[in-house]
Amino acid sequence: MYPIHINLSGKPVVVAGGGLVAYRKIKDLLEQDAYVTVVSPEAVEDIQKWHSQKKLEWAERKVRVEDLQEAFLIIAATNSSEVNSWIAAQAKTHQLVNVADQPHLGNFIIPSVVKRGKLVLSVSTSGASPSLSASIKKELQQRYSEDYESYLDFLFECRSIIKKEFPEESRKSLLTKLTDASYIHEADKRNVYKQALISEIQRKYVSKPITE
Ligand SMILES: C[C@@]1(CC(=O)O)c2cc3[nH]c(cc4nc(cc5[nH]c(cc(n2)[C@H]1CCC(=O)O)[C@@](C)(CC(=O)O)[C@@H]5CCC(=O)O)C(CC(=O)O)=C4CCC(=O)O)c(CCC(=O)O)c3CC(=O)O
Ligand SMILES: NC(=O)C1=CN([C@@H]2O[C@H](COP(=O)(O)OP(=O)(O)OC[C@H]3O[C@@H](n4cnc5c(N)ncnc54)[C@H](O)[C@@H]3O)[C@@H](O)[C@H]2O)C=CC1
Repeated sequence: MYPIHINLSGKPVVVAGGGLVAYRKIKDLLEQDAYVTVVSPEAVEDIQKWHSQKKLEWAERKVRVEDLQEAFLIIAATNSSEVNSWIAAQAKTHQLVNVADQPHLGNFIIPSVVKRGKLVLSVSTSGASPSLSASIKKELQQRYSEDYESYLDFLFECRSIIKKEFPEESRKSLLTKLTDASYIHEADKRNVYKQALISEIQRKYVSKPITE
């Protein structure tokens, strides 16, 4: 399995099935701003609510081949293993397909995820034990506090400045220093650093000869 983090914003995603497994996957898909269509004769309350709030489309019937054609990504999460394997067989080779009960029929599986803003930690056991993935996720939730969200924003901001303003040879050491543990929990230290960075850049421009 080759792990990638994929941008699903605005992408058409089709979920066959409207039970709890579908619900769990849809919740994360909506957070990613995917354009979700659920095809299922029945759907749990939250899916119905999202439908009435126009957060997703719901075709209230059994899945058909034409539902799958335009999908960028397909999730087969019905409670029929025949229907799920039929969906996998209909999908074109360039489509991403996840099969909830027979992962080997699809071409990707969904990991357990911890998010702290821009920090995304995903865990997979390659399908061997989803329960272990969930329990490792709990360990990671404890290990990586909420502080990481603002810390990552700080890193992003500093890195953008450093990439733009500093020569390549000094970049790596500047960027590595920022991963020092003290910056994670000390917002004051981050502000001091940012100010120093800005001053350094201002100095650079001020000392430039006017003719340049
Ligand atoms: C292969 C994979 C395919 C995929 O879904 O992509 C898959 C397959 C299957 N799961 C099954 C069961 C359970 N799945 C969970 C939970 C999660 N399952 C998720 C992913 C994956 N599940 C992919 C591999 C992930 C990896 O590599 O580790 C998580 C991480 C993400 C998510 O679903 O969003 C989410 C954790 C949520 C969290 O982060 O907390 C629980 C626990 C619970 O519900 O609390 C149980 C019951 C306990 C158990 O069986 O272990 C069954 C048997 C069904 C049956 O018996 O009928 C199959 C089919 C089979 O056996 O292959
Ligand atoms: N990958 C995972 O994380 C897990 C997967 N599973 C598997 O996922 C599947 C779904 O589980 P649940 O959501 O709990 O089942 P569920 O019984 O709650 O929901 C199944 C849904 O499929 C719909 N459905 C049935 N036939 C259909 C068809 N022809 N076309 C479209 N929709 C159809 C039903 O209307 C229902 O909404 C099961 O096969 C289960 O073994 C179970 C646990 C975890």
